Amino acid sequence: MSRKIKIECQSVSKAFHVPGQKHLLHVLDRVSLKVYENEFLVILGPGQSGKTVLLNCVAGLLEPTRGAILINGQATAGPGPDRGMVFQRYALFPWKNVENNVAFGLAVRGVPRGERLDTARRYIELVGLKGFEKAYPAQLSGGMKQRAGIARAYANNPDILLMDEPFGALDAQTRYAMEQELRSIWEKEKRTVCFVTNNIEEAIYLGDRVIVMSALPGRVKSEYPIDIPAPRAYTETAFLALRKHISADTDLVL
Ligand SMILES: Nc1ncnc2c1ncn2[C@@H]1O[C@H](COP(=O)(O)OP(=O)(O)OP(=O)(O)O)[C@@H](O)[C@H]1O
Repeated sequence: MSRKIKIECQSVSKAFHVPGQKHLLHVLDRVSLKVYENEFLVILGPGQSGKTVLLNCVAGLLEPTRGAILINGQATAGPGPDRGMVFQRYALFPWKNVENNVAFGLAVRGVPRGERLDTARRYIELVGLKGFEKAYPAQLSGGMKQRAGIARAYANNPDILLMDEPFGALDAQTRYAMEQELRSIWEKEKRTVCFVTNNIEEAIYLGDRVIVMSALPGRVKSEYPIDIPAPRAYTETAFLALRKHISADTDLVL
């Protein structure tokens, strides 16, 4: 059975004018990739390889200079409720409690209060924040804020989740716990995920497939299907072998 393509980047290039500079800054160079329905795709690359720019193009927040992005076979025209985002910085409203943050997108779309709070509470439970519905972001740890961010993205019921280094600001221990948590949330409620990181272990732990980007201008350098069965352990032989192989192939400084 052929798999449905949810996202397709067709030779996407992006260049920016930089104030005070004569030449354009070429950030993405003919990036072509496909993401299949309910696939967990990880985009791995060094700092400033255009990963965020690529994700923002897929989100419809930026327009490619050349090339096209198709969502469900249709050209994108700006952001849409079919795509939810989770950012590295938590982007929660500090004056709203957890359930109102999670329910925010539903409120904007006019979903009645009772219904949106039911949905919010269901996802708050899914991400392990039950009991913290009334807490404010300042009362939460980094990991908890990111759980709330994931619940908020899920609550809008997008087909596609775009995640931009969501665990990059967390300490190593919390980061590992959140990777496990995210993989288990995704196993329970599958979505098409495009997850950006510069961390090789995180990429191998989470991905069904990993796309490796080159340093600026960002190009697709190679791709790896990850067929190590989940749950994966950082220390198992297949994991370590793949890590060694991918690190030899990336511009990441390890
Ligand atoms: N709006 C913009 N105008 C000009 N340059 C930009 C703009 N947005 C991004 N850039 C440049 O594009 C390059 C790639 O940035 P991007 O944030 O996509 O990298 P990244 O791979 O996500 O990096 P990191 O892993 O460090 O977050 C950077 O050099 C950045 O300065």
